[in-house]
Amino acid sequence: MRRAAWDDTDPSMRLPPDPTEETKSFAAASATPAGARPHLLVIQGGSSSRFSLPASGAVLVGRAAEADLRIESSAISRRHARLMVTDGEVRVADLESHNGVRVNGERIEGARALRSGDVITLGEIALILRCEARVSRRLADAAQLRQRLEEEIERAADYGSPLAVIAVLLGDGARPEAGQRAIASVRLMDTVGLGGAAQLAAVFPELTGDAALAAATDLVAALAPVAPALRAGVACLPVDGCDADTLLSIARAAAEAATPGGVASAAAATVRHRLGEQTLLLADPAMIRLYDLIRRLAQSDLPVLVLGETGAGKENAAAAVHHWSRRGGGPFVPLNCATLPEALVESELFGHEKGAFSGAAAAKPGLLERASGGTVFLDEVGELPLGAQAKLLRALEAKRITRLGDVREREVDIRVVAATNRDLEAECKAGRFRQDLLFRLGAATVDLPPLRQRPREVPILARAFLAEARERLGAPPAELSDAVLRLLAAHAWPGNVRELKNAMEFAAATMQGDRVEVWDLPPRTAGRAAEEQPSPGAATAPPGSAPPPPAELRRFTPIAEEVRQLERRRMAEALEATGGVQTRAAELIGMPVRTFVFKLKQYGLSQRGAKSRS
Ligand SMILES: Nc1ncnc2c1ncn2[C@@H]1O[C@H](COP(=O)(O)OP(=O)(O)OP(=O)(O)O)[C@@H](O)[C@H]1O
Repeated sequence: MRRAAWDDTDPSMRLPPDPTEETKSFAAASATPAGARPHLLVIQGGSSSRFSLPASGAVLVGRAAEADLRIESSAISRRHARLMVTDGEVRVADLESHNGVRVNGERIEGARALRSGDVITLGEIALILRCEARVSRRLADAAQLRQRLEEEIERAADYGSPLAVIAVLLGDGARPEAGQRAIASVRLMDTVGLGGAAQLAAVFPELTGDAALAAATDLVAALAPVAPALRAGVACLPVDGCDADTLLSIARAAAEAATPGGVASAAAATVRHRLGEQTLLLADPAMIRLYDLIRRLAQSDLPVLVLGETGAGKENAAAAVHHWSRRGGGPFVPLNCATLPEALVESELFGHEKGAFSGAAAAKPGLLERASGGTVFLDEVGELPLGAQAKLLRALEAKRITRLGDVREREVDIRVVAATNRDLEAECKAGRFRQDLLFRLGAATVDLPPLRQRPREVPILARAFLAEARERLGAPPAELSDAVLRLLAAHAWPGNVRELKNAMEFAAATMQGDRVEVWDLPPRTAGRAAEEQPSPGAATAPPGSAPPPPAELRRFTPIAEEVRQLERRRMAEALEATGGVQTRAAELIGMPVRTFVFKLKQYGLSQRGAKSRS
């Protein structure tokens, strides 16, 4: 569904044609500048040499005499790999070699597009692709941009590095050269492409937070002369989302929330509704539209039926109907039809007189009577017994009720909002629910999507629930680690928002530092990650129970942290071994050079003696 917002097959989603630039090539995505000959740094044993690639054509790599790049090594097949240069793009293909071809450590099958800095390993030989000159590149189309973004997300996940996506709404009066200007103003490793109708999108690897906002601000400044009404929005991995659709749609929503000429972060695209004590957070466009509908429905007195999975927020939707209606100052009376014993349903709904049944020591008004002037919320209405359904229907139609044991009818002025996670049509067919009551209750229907269908809300709700829970505990604010954000994004949330809220309350109570880590989450939510680091305490602790003893927890290091420590150690060793030559050190451990340089700073590794180029 979200994909449609960025669908380049829709002819309306295109920039005006730029006479100086074609958009059909994927050159920007491959980031191999057309005007500069790409070349390879060939590293074998302790020596390295340079091999220039042709402007276009194929290069055979192998041991064979006819190979263009001939390598004498028993680990190399006679015809090992082929590099193809077309239209500024460089690809590598494995020619069914014995030892295979790896790109950045990952064995490839078939052909793979390359970017500057990629390390191609053939046996013990490393080839590093270089395309350094800043020359004109071309705008990626929407599909190419998405593909590049997906690749970058994968790369970022592999190396635990950040990534920012910037959406630019060009606005009225934008000139066609906007795309070219955008490309000229970004780094070589960045990708700029079409994001939809008069929209650009850019993928900025290894930027996040303030640095991403600064990059977006630079981009806006570069574009302002040719797009005076432009606005930009930024979304960062993993803070705002972990997949291409989510990041693109959040960045675009943020751009829509920005002032003309300005840049907004994802937080600006969140809608907040205050419903009495409760604050509702909405970030998914479908949810924002749904609550607009609820606001309009609230103005009438129509019954509303809220559908949705358990914990999806049905009671909130019902409360919003009440809060925004003319009855907002009156009572909001909820009744959970599933938790009432069948014998008590009718007395709860309609009330009773003294002595109406054994135990009715005093007269008591029912819920419908107490809700008069306001709204009654019938939660899990599908569980209502058939007898009570008939009486409820009569009461709703006549707007009158009769207490058990009484003969008088009493007028009630109520609005009914009902909710269910059952398929009531199927319940009617099975004879468990009255069709006429369904018609009555479902005059207007609101269908809440489950949380897994609104992934952009997950990190926003998680942070808000965590902040609330910490405040309630009187504890200092806390943040979510990147690993937690990735885990939350991958979780299916069968218990929906309630499960997320419980998970954050659990973490807020049990966490030890100022950052929630994977092992702070309840096992149900942490899922496989928890299984990988089974903690005797964590494995059995239900949400809300006492935290496992700290000593037990400390015996386990999360896999991500272990990987970080190993990576840091290997990087330091490689630098040591190469006398501080970063390019060579990166190659030794099979890490792209730019990632190596980024991580050098991230890990606070001493750059003393480190040289940037060999
Ligand atoms: N958009 C939201 N913003 C903030 N809190 C939310 C949001 N949606 C749901 N919640 C919170 O999540 C919890 C579960 O929501 P709610 O009780 O409305 O779900 P439900 O669908 O009625 O559940 P059930 O099917 O079990 O009756 C509540 O604490 C609610 O306040």
